[in-house]
Amino acid sequence: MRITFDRAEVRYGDKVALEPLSLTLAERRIGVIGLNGSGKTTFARLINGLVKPSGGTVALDGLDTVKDEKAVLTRAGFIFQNPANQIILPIIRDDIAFGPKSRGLKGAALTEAVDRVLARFGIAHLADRRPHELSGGELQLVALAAVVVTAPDLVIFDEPTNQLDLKNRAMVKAAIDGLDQQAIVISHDLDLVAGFERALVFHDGRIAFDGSAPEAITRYREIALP
Ligand SMILES: Nc1ncnc2c1ncn2[C@@H]1O[C@H](COP(=O)(O)OP(=O)(O)OP(=O)(O)O)[C@@H](O)[C@H]1O
Repeated sequence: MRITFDRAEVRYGDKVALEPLSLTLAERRIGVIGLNGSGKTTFARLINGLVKPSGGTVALDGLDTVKDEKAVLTRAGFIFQNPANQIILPIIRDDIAFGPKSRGLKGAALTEAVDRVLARFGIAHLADRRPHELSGGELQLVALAAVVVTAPDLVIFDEPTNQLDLKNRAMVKAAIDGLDQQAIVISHDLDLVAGFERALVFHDGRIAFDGSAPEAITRYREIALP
């Protein structure tokens, strides 16, 4: 999918969260790194329309995030920083079924779709559990399964390995690496994005570097530890 920012900017009152930005993203794996408060989440939320530009436009394959809000939401899934917040129903299986069900899938086709995605992420054994009975990594996989089951073209992750131990990080990294969908990943976990095709470094609401992941990581280190 082609994501186009055309002089898109975000202001909250006097505060500029994102300076006017024009760029096109079409790579399969895109990393977004930068200091706290540099504008990464604002940038990511603009892509699926969770945040609307104060000026300019953002479009996904020509679909405008303001005018074509609903279509954009079906094309781009978002995994929040705390995935527990997006697991709404008490039982994991029901939560994963929620998205496809609300789009009209039912009966055997619904059960099959849920079983397929549970197996796909190796979490079939968690189907009848409750969110508070899962580890951070398992919660990430459940949130990812609940998004992937609706067949988006793009998945946006906001710090998916935040607060995870090494084992859970590896589990989440493998899931992201194996995704068929295009992925945009905000992360402070530099190992996660090191192999990506493209990486953006945010600093003070603008892009300080846009290019290869190794170079982006070097630039980020220069900014963080001058
Ligand atoms: N709803 C809002 N109202 C006012 N200011 C906001 C709002 N959302 C974000 N900001 C401000 O915009 C700036 C960019 O925030 P953003 O969350 O995009 O940064 P970030 O790089 O994702 O940070 P972190 O790594 O801490 O998650 C920050 O100064 C933040 O305080």
